[in-house]
Amino acid sequence: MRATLSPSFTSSKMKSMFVLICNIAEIYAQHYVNKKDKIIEIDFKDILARYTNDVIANTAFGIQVDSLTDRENEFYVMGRDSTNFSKPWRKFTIFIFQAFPSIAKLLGLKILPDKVNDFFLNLVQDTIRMREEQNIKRPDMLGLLMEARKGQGKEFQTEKIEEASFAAVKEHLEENYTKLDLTDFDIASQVFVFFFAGFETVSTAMCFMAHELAINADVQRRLIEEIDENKPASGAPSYEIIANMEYLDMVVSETLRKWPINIATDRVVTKPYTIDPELPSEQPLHLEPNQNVMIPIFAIRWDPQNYENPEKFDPERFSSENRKNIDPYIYIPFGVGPRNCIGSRFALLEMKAVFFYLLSYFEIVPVEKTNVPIKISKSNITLTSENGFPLGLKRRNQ
Ligand code: HEM
Repeated sequence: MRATLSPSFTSSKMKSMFVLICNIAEIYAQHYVNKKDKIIEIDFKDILARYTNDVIANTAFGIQVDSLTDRENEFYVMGRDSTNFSKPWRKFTIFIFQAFPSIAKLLGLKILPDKVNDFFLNLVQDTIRMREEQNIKRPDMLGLLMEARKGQGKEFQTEKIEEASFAAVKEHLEENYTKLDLTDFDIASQVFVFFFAGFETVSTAMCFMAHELAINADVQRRLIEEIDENKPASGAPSYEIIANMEYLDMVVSETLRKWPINIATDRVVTKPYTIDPELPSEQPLHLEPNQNVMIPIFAIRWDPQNYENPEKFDPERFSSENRKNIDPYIYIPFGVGPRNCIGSRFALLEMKAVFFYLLSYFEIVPVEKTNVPIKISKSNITLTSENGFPLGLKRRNQ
C-alpha cells in the first residue's frame, strides 16, 4: 500500500497540488486583508486548523470547503472531532493500540466514533461513484487510489523527486508498485490516514512557526524581505519560486527542529540485537523480538549536546554553510527509514505557501494574550500549547 501511495508526493503531483494549496492560502490571506482593524487579534490555532482542513479536503478527498466563512461545515466538524487527542478515552485507546495492539483488536476497540467513520466513508463512496459515472480524473490522492485499483498510475513511480526542502525525507519509489485489490472502504481508510496524520501535525507546526516569527522580529523581517524579492508581479508564486526560497526553508527547518509535533516515534524489534555500552558506567542493552523501542525525538532535539542553546530559535543552524554539519539522525523531523513520514514534502509546501501569502500582506505580532514562553499542554499526546496561539496580524507599512 505504501509503495502505491508514495507517488502522490512526487514532484509532478506536488506541483499540481501546489496550485490547489496556493488558492486556499490566498483566500485565507485575503479574508484578513479586507478587515479594518489595525491589529487583527486571532487564535492562530483556529485559522491554521481551518486552512489545513480545507487543504486536505481539496487535495485528498477532492472536495471544496471554505471553513473560514462556512465555519461549522460538516467536513470541518467531523475532522476536528477525529483529531481531538485531548479526550481522555481517545488517549487511552491510542495508548492500548500502541502498547498492546492484540488486546485492542481482541476487545474490538475503536479510536473514532461510528458517526465520524460513517461520514468519511460515505463521502468517499459518493465521490468515487460520481467520478466513475462522469469519468472525472483529478490530481488528488483519491484519484491516485482509484487509479491504483485499476492497475494504473505506475508511471509516477519512476519519476525522480526534486528535493525542495532540507527537512524532506527520502522516499523509495522504485519498488513494489502493485495493482491493489482495494474496496471503497480501503480507499476511504487510506484517504483518512492523510487526514489523521497530516492535520494536527501541519496545523500545529505552522502555529509554532507563527509564534516564533512574532517574537523574533529580526527573523520575520528577513523572511519578509525574501518574500518581497520573490513575489511575482502578478498571480501566484510558482512551485519553483517557493522551493528556491532559502531563508523560508531555514525558518521552516528550524521550526520543525525546535518544535517536533510528534515528540517520539517507535519501532518493533524484529531480531535480537545488543546495543553496546559507550561509557564505563553503562550496561549492554539487549533487545528481543516484539519489544517496542521508543525514539524520543523531543529529548534528542532539546539536548544541548546535540544542538547548542537548543531553546533558541535560530534558523542559521540550517544555512547552506551550517546544514552540512547536521547529523540527519539527530534531526529526523519526519522520522527515518522505510517507514518515515509519507507526507513530508506535502507538509512543507503547505507550510511555506500560507506564510508566503500571510507575510505578503501582514506582520505577525505578539498580543497581550500571547504566552512568552509558550506553555506546553500536558493533556495532549502531540506537542502543542496550553492556551492556543493568540497572535496579531498587523497590516504591513502602517
Ligand atoms: C509538519 C508535519 C508533519 C510531521 C512533523 C510529521 C512527522 C511524522 C513522523 C515523525 C512520522 C513517524 C516516522 C518514523 O517513525 O520514521 C510520521 C509518519 C507518517 N506521516 Fe507524517 N508528519 C507530518 C505531516 C504529514 C502529512 C501532511 C501526511 C499525509 C499527507 C503524513 C502522513 C504520515 C504517514 C502516513 C505516516 C506513517 C508512515 C508509515 O508508517 O509508513 N504526515 N510523520
